[in-house]
Amino acid sequence: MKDFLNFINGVYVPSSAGKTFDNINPVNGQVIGRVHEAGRAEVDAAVAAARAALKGDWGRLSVVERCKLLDALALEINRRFDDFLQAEIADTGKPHALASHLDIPRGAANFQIFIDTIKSTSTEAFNMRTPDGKTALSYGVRVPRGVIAVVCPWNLPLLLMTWKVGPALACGNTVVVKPSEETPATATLLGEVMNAVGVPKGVYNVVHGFGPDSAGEFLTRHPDVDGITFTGETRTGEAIMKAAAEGVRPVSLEMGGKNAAVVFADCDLQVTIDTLTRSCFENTGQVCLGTERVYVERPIFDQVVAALKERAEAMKPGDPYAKDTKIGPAISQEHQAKILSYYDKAREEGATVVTGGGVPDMPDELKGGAWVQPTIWTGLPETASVITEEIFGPCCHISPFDSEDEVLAKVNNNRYGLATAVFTQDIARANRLAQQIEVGLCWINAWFLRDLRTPFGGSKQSGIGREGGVHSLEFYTELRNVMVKF
Ligand SMILES: NC(=O)C1=CN([C@@H]2O[C@H](COP(=O)(O)OP(=O)(O)OC[C@H]3O[C@@H](n4cnc5c(N)ncnc54)[C@H](O)[C@@H]3O)[C@@H](O)[C@H]2O)C=CC1
Ligand SMILES: O=Cc1ccc(S(=O)(=O)O)cc1
Repeated sequence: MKDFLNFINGVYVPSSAGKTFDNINPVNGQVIGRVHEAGRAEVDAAVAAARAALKGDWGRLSVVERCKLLDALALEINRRFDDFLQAEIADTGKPHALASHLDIPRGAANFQIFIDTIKSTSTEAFNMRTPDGKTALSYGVRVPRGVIAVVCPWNLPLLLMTWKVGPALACGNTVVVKPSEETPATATLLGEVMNAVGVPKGVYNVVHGFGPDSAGEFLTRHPDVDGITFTGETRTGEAIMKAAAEGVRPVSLEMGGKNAAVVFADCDLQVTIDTLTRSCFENTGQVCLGTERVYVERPIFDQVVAALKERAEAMKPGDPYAKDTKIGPAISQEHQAKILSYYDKAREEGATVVTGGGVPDMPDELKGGAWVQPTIWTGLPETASVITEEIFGPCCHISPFDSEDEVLAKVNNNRYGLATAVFTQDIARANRLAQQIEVGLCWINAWFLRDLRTPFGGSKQSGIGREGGVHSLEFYTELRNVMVKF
């Protein structure tokens, strides 16, 4: 049984109140660890350590020295690749092939990518004449925002945490991370990496626990936190915004989605089906960018439904380490129940279940896992729950459409606005749509293709702010203007 301790001021510490909760392997439902919950005392200590580090060795490092540490962090994550891989797989049950290609390499890259950004970003300068005939020069200086609270979800634990910790440290901040209660492992392990490469104590801290009346709330309401960056559900984001209002702290929020894919009859069908298979089912549909609404131009509707059905049925669930496993479990039995409740709702609302709709038959040793079948529905009106609400599972509804205007109206008719994927060979049409679809990210003939220099974030209830490349600097630094008269 593994103990997941809090990491405060460079040291692993247990819960001072002796409170722990179970870490469960979603593949089989077995308890694999004990997580030490942080109370107010641990959160206070973590924030104080982060504050002290800002004023200590860390605060005195030059950008070049900080970048050397970021580079060392990326190298050390890669050196301990297998440790991170095993930790991530134990927490999430995701297939080895996926975690080894996506989660862990991106965990390292998220430190590397911000080295170039921070070294090469300039600030503006203006020369002017003063009323008394002299000269003044204004220039901008980016200073670290301070102590950043990083509140993370469970779907891509290392990837999404380092996506925030990387730029935060590049900009000279210190962080207190609150990983999801479901996935404590990789954030905890990263503490060892910080110590190994010589990141000063107090720069990176981890507090474990839940949201309300636990580490999440204590951290986000803490008066000595200077900014909060969050990825997770929209409802949680609203609570965090309220917490941030106390003391007027800035927030960066990456939240839910109900992402659409739009498939025109002139698309490259092979590329479209390959991509939809990933966007609907990868990571068991637990990707904020994932597609849960597919709109297909009527002439190829039946063909797309049949092809995606075949792909969904070929997604073999199983042991994450087995070579033929294509899909893992949901993150927890609670999330499995949520997904299955939508499978029931779809049937009640009159859906045609093209495939799936339940729990797959698993071997005895995996029966306790949080398994759900990849599922496709057709035949529902746009008002149906599975078309309007985020499920965060391996499922999609496919509807036919007859015109560009019709599909545009349907895509935009949702409170979320995170991502859309459009499939067509008509680039003029694709660009026209990309400019009218109300989302933060629009892919054309692709999905989850990322250039980490570009802005990432959602519109409407999917988020506030953009992170990635120089856009991260807007949140992780304060831009100060200096004016010199001479
Ligand atoms: N837009 C994006 O980039 C992404 C969005 N998501 C969203 O995240 C959801 C899944 O992740 P979950 O971990 O279930 O989200 P969640 O919102 O339940 O939890 C996220 C984190 O917030 C913490 N938390 C919960 N209540 C809190 C409170 N009142 N104060 C402070 N912290 C609190 C949790 O402990 C966890 O660490 C999905 O439904 C999806 O919508 C997930 C990944 C990416
Ligand atoms: O699941 C949400 C998600 C996935 C990827 C990224 S990014 O590639 O790091 O930008 C962000 C959020």
